[in-house]
Amino acid sequence: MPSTPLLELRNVSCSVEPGQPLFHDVNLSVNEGDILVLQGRSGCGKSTLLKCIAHLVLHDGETRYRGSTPQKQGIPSYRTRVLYVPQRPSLLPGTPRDFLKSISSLSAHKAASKTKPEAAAARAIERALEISSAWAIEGELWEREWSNLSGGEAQRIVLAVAVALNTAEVLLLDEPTSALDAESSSMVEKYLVNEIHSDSMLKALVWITHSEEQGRRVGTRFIQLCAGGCTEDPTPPV
Ligand SMILES: Nc1ncnc2c1ncn2[C@@H]1O[C@H](COP(=O)(O)OP(=O)(O)OP(=O)(O)O)[C@@H](O)[C@H]1O
Repeated sequence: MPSTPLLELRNVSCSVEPGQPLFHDVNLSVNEGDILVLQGRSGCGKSTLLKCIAHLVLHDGETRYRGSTPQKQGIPSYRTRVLYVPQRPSLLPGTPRDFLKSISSLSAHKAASKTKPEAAAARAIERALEISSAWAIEGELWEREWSNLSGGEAQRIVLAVAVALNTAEVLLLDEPTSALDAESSSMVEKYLVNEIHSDSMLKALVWITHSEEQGRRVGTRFIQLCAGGCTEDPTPPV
């Protein structure tokens, strides 16, 4: 008997304006070990699709995570398991360290974890510093106001937060290296690909990129989104 997919989308449709569907009837399964590269023309709805999967925008259709609906699991808990990582942080107050501390305590609480929120926060901060230092982010940047970080620094820190929380089985990555130079991009790509095969929580990635080269480097499956839904290419687009 085939095993239950990690994540399954059934007839997911979304309209940003009433009566004007951006895309409709997206059907997709994500399995452990998958790195799904999501591509399509600018404005076709890739970010919106990731937000539908994370239950951040209203949509039609059904999402199943390990066979059950996010509603059954509880949406806040589901969002810690299937985590949307934005391309850049919206205007956040304070420093990345403050942010990680509050979000990790909250995640421990929402995930109904047995770990005490303070212990979860301390572990997440330690891990985030380790990850970000592998991406050439110095520790002192965690103490700097978000508004005083460069686009590339903020992008790597947001990504390090998502990985360090270690609650997600699926990360929904919205152009995660769009603000990075080739060398920094390569460090992030290698780390994320390795993470899927490590003993961490992370089991799969859905990765939006406009770079076909990057898609070929990281992807194991290749999805094209268009108004009519999505199609899977058997090989990376050339
Ligand atoms: N809240 C909103 N209200 C109105 N229109 C929206 C809203 N959010 C997104 N859109 C529109 O929906 C369309 C799809 O946006 P989305 O960001 O999902 O596209 P995308 O494929 O990720 O684009 P890109 O590749 O340029 O990042 C765009 O035309 C965008 O302007």
